Amino acid sequence: MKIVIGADHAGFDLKSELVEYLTKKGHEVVDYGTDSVDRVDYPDYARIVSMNVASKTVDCGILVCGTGIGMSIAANKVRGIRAALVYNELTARLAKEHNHANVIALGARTQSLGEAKLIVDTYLNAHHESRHETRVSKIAKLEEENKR
Ligand SMILES: O=C(CO)[C@H](O)[C@H](O)[C@H](O)COP(=O)(O)O
Repeated sequence: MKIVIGADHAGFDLKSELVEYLTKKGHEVVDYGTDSVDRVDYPDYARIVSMNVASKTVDCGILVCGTGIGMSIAANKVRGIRAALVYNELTARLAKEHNHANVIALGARTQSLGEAKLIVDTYLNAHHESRHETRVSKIAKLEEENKR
């Protein structure tokens, strides 16, 4: 799969581990930074990753910050993005099956590396369930209604 990934300073270490892990598994991973633990602002990374996912040139996006909360809030401001804060195997699987999430957000201060790997694998291996199509379409409709 082609995956775009980004993190702030709090997520830098976990993001670097995930890039290595996913690359070794044969995925094409495009890393949009950050590239150190120097303080940065998570919306900048949510923006670039989400813009790529919204352009439909990649399969999905992964965002990492301290909790995953800020990244998920920011990513969901980009049209076409369904970002899910996932924190275990169940939420990772259901984010794909039920919500058709195209971005997942992880918390580096709330998950271990082992948990994060399991979460990412679960999300990548899951599939959209078509019975949720109507609900997901209604999310897109909400975006249209709120266009400025
Ligand atoms: O978790 C986060 C947002 O939801 C981000 O990592 C924040 O930027 C984090 O809270 C940063 O905290 P810090 O004390 O500035 O490192």
